[in-house]
Amino acid sequence: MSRTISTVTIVGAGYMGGGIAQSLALAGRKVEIVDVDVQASLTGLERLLAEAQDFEDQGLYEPGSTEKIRGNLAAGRTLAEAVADVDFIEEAVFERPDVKRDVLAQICAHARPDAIIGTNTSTIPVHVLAPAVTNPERFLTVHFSNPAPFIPGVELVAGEATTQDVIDAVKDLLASAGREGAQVADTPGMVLNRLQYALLKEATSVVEEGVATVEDVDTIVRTTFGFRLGFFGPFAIADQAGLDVYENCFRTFEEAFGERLATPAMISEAVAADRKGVKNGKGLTGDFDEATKDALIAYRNKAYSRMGELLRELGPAPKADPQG
Ligand SMILES: NC(=O)C1=CN([C@@H]2O[C@H](COP(=O)(O)OP(=O)(O)OC[C@H]3O[C@@H](n4cnc5c(N)ncnc54)[C@H](O)[C@@H]3O)[C@@H](O)[C@H]2O)C=CC1
Ligand SMILES: O=C(O)[C@@H](O)C(=O)[C@H](O)[C@@H](O)CO
Repeated sequence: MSRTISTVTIVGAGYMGGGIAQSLALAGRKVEIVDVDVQASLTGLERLLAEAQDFEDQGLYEPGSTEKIRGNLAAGRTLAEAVADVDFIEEAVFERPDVKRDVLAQICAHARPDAIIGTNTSTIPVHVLAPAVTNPERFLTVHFSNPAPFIPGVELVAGEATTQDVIDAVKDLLASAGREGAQVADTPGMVLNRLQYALLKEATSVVEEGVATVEDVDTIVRTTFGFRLGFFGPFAIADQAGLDVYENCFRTFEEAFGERLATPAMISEAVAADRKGVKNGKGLTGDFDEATKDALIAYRNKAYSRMGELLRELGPAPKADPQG
């Protein structure tokens, strides 16, 4: 049975909860925000409306967005009142299992038994939080990224009990809000932060070893593979570079860093099977006929060229004082 989410309550009206609330209100849902008390909720509402107006004035939101959000976003009730009769409740409180479990229990005590409950956790597995949720078939991770109004990706994690109609209802909600979601398995850090923190961990090692400065690492990342990551994920990039090339590069890494950076079996097995990527039409992401190859390369070149224009138009980002 398909389900529709029309009404939403966000518990935790901070940086993420506020941005999620703005986004879903802009997408036409009736949204209420709740924080530690009624005054904090009302203060959050004021902040969000002022921020929306600022975004609209800067041309970051379409004209009329603030009024649309004003008409769809509310605050001023207690948690018990605000979750009592809504289709979807998103928890976005502190990244602490104890705090989340307490809030989830409060939500369950007052929400409809069929209300879908999501958590915006960055790293905590669903199975760690699910014991706090009654009817866990309606519970999942709905992980927006910062800043929520502008980052399109949302990571979904289902628990053992989560039912497909719940997942589908949330996917429909995200699609209506212009979000692109992917569902991943229930593990610590899921995919987004497991990869994001692995990169940061390696980047800190590069700096600690004196290989490069913080500023130079950030420059290299944002002007090379980071530039590409806005359009293609790591497997698509490897396919475009050539899996045989990657296999040779991994040999250098394995000699220098050992097992930690040894050639992944996925790469060596692909090359052994004559799957070298876009170059011979067979890669990690699938097979490419000539037409797809040509279209992909044309898309890539256009995307990178337009991205370069955007970056030149924006100019460099304001920087902190590195000596500060
Ligand atoms: N900051 C980020 O870049 C991202 C954070 N997240 C996750 O989103 C969640 C929220 O993070 P932020 O918005 O950055 O934190 P935040 O500190 O800005 O907001 C948390 C809000 O929850 C409220 N809160 C705390 N206990 C509460 C309770 N018992 N009842 C009601 N409200 C309560 C706080 O008053 C605060 O307004 C965390 O799980 C975090 O890991 C996810 C993606 C990005
Ligand atoms: O990168 C993001 O926006 C999110 O994936 C996050 O979860 C947070 O940045 C997290 O790493 C810190 O709260």
